[in-house]
Amino acid sequence: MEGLVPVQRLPVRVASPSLYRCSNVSVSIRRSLSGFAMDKRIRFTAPSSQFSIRAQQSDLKESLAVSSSSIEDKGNALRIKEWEVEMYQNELAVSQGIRIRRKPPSKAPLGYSGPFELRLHNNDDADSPRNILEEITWYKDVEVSRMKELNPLEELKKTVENAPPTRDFVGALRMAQKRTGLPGLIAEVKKASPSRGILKENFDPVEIAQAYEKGGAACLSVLTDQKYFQGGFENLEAIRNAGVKCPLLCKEFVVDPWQIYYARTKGADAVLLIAAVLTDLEITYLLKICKKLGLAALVEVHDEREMGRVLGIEGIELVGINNRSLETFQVDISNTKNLLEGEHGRQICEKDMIVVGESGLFTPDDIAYVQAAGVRAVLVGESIVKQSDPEKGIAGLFGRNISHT
Ligand SMILES: O=P(O)(O)OC[C@@H](O)[C@@H](O)c1c[nH]c2ccccc12
Repeated sequence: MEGLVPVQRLPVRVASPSLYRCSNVSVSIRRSLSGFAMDKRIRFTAPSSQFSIRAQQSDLKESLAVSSSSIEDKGNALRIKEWEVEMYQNELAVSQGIRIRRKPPSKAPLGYSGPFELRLHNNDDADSPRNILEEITWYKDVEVSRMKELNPLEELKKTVENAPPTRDFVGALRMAQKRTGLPGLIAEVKKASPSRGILKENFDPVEIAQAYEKGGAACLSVLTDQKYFQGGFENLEAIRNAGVKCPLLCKEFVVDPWQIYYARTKGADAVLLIAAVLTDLEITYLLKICKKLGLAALVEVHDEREMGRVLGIEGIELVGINNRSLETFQVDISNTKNLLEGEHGRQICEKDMIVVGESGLFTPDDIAYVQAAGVRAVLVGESIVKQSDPEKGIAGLFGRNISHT
């Protein structure tokens, strides 16, 4: 099997034989090697295994001995292609009304001439994120690249094969609604957020999760983002290992399929997909992966356009309407009502989708308001996590005890 090598991430150790892992049978060289400059591409023959290539020092040297100028030409041609693909993907996202850019815009490779030439002069605001969601998204891209190196996809796939089955997230919401006559509660284990700062100082995720379960939550949402929400995958894992029975939503900013596998290995039963960040095609693809792994997907929208897009995608069971803009932090619970009025609301009923009202819900009146608008579940963090007794916080939120006992 042959591999042509993209140039970013994998470190090359020259001193000893190294094992390279990658999905397309490709390996990259980052540092200079035996006098060859950075960014040289190598082509070499790999053994039969599909995802790992054992490359000896001698293989590398041999490969690099191949005429370097032709390699360089090919390398640049490939870089130009890769860059163009990125630009096309950006265009596609923009055509779907997606404002979030997935990465800081990169400059065209040297010597580029092609359809995006004119665009390049238009790039002044280039390298700082325009809002918090964009900032988080850019950071995720870097973070995920790093995490992938520590936990290669192939290993995750093996772990997933032996993982216990997932729990029925959607079923739990439906049941809770039947049982209480109120929207099923997804209670969020949330220490902090960029908009509200620290919500709970002495934060014990397992204790909070157990209190939520006792209080009658149907499902739990666990923030796993560390940098902006002070969450972590270790919280998800700890809650699952502590014997909590509620299905768990991994609350993460998903930009890469790898994250879905990772979430599954850490005990998630569902993941969040944010329509403001992902194109229709990406959502479709990620949904397929979720299905394959037995995970539910909560697809989150914030405006009419995103709702329209999501309604056009097959196989979505759970739609979240976020009352908070992740771009401006503004919260307005009438957003839920507005998005459920008219044609969109009709289609949602027709498809028997479950709508989750998300964010900014504090009182029984708020719950009644979004329920009247048509939601069958709610996602609540701040108002219950802040209480000294989150179990009682749930009763306060709904205006009555909704626990099983
Ligand atoms: O704490 P609140 O206002 O009850 O909100 C909970 C939840 O809706 C919010 O945390 C949330 C909704 N969608 C998100 C996406 C990413 C991070 C966080 C969120």
